[in-house]
Amino acid sequence: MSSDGDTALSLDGVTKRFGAVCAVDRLSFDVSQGEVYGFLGGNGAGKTTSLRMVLDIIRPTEGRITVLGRDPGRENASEIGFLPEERGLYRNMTALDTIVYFGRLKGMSAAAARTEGSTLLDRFGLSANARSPMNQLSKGMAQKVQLATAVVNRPRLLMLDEPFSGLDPVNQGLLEDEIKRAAADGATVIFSTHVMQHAERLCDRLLLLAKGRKKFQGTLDEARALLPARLSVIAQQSLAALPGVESVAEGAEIGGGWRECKLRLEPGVEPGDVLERCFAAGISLRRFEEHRPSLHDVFLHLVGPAGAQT
Ligand SMILES: Nc1ncnc2c1ncn2[C@@H]1O[C@H](COP(=O)(O)OP(=O)(O)OP(=O)(O)O)[C@@H](O)[C@H]1O
Repeated sequence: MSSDGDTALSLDGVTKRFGAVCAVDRLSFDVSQGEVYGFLGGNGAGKTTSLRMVLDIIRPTEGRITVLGRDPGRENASEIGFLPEERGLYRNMTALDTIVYFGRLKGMSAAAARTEGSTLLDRFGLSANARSPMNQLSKGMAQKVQLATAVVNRPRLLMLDEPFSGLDPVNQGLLEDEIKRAAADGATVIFSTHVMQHAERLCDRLLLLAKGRKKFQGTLDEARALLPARLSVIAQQSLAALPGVESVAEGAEIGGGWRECKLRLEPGVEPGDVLERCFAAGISLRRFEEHRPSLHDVFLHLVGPAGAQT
């Protein structure tokens, strides 16, 4: 696997065992610089374990990790931002001091960290709470402060472990904006989630994990192409004989010889091809609707309901 200048992160045959438990099993993938990359999988799939190995909190049992062109280690800290899954900050420190503290840990000057911290609190709607101790903030507010600690150094690589959990819809939108902002600034963003909609909206590419193993890596369109397309059609003639149509469920006649039907296409066949074939065959259409599989459908297809349990 390559780890050239365009690769922000690569895992090559990485395994992590905890005693008898194999949390990550021969995992290989790479993330290009500037990508928003989704790390998907149900509970216990190995997402947190993988992120922790990238951060050098724990070491792989086998395999090689390259992050920003180097081995995992403390020397990467100034270029990485991390939002851990278990959220915990010093309870008596104020919101602004907390962000400054993390900025300093990442090598920023106190003045630069304070300026950036104030800007972030303002953007997150928390400027009135800058001097509030963390233990007086709501859970969602504290989570936004923790997000600020992850981005204060404008990291080249931002890793967020289940960042959406515990946030209300407004703050989930704010977090999505923050991910897009980091990506627009050229950062690589990797986030784990088991909520497919966030990944659907944000990711350039995604990795699907189940029981520590890679089930899929690719773009959203590539993921969707794994499932046959479905169409909802109102036509006067049968479409069953058209090439590319796998099956047709004929519905009720709705008058004037028009009939509703549901089509399942053969894998890899595009709805546009079938539309062209309808025109070529002189089939009259009143409706031609594509039902694109959701990421959730793809997830269920690849890992089954047990793997998708959240
Ligand atoms: N320190 C540890 N000691 C023993 N087993 C562990 C340890 N950390 C993780 N595991 C096990 O490794 C597997 C993967 O866990 P991990 O936390 O990486 O999953 P996850 O995909 O992040 O799940 P979730 O969505 O529930 O957070 C699980 O079976 C878990 O019990």
